[in-house]
Amino acid sequence: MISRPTDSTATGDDRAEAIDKAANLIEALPWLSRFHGRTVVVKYGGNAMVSEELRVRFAESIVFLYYAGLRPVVVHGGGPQISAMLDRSGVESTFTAGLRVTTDEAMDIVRMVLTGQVNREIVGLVNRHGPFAVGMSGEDANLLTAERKSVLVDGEPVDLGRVGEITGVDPGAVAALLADGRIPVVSSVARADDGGVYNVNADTAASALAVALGASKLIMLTDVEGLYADYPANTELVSRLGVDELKALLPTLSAGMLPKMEACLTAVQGGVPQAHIIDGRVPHSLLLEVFTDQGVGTMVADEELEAALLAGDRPRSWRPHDNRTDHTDGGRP
Ligand SMILES: Nc1ncnc2c1ncn2[C@@H]1O[C@H](COP(=O)(O)OP(=O)(O)O)[C@@H](O)[C@H]1O
Ligand SMILES: CC(=O)N[C@@H](CCC(=O)OP(=O)(O)O)C(=O)O
Repeated sequence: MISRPTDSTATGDDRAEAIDKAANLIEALPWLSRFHGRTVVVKYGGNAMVSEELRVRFAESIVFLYYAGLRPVVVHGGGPQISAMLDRSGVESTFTAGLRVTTDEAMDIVRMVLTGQVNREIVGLVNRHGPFAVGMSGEDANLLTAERKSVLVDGEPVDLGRVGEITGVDPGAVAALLADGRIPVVSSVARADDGGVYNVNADTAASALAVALGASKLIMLTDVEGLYADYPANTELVSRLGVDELKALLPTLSAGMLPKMEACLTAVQGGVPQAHIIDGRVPHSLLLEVFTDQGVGTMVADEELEAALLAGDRPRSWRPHDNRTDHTDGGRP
């Protein structure tokens, strides 16, 4: 028998605090019900992984989502980590239109850092809690296929080297891992038809995967609270915007936020009811977004899809206890 220590010196304040805690917990109830069994794609940006503390808290949040009955899929970047390794290796890199111009030499380092280091570290941190995370590269099992991306700057085509435009997503391997009760962790490297690999912006990769999986949410963690209306002059947070409002805003956005908001638009137009930008510097902001009434950050939503999600419409095959629970019964902690 396990007994809890009792505190005979508990005051009225302690009691009020306990009631507050219980109220906070119960606030999660409708959200637990709505998102149980749902797939949520979480994009973990390199700027939100700059300290050990943040990485550990992120892994805890992902495992919390898992135990709460959601099906989290992590797609990660690692821009600052790539830049640091390129610097250390004496390889120059520049950005055009928010994308890293990637030579063949830089591509080797991008792949090594994303799939060999960042991916391994996230998998390791999640798996401190149990045998959940399985790391993969977007190259694996044809998850992401890409071709050379072409961009126009001032009307002129600019070559970005091995930067990829996603041409296909085969979510089969990720879906199989989810069905097996795992947490897929995906790096944003794509396979090319010519046998090579491409560097894909991680926001774009996360959004493409969210669409292909039919996810209920795409949540992107970054190093600002969300979208600011008139950045950098003004940092007033936009808490919610619809597809038409976002389309009107896109031409005014600059580096960093542009691929993120484009990714939100692609996701929502592709059938994902809600796409969010949240502050990854705040420990457990992911949980505040999913389980509180107010949420945090910026949400882009399609009203019709969102209404169906919030009304609790379930995919036909949905059951409260899906096969992950069966596996858990079979011996998982
Ligand atoms: N309108 C905007 N609102 C908020 N941040 C913006 C905006 N425009 C540009 N940014 C910049 O975008 C950055 C986030 O993008 P990025 O650095 O690519 O992050 P990540 O590594 O998380 O993908 C912010 O730190 C901010 O400097
Ligand atoms: C083409 C391109 O720019 N790829 C990105 C991939 C990593 C990424 O997107 O990382 P964050 O999410 O941390 O920004 C890069 O090389 O930095």
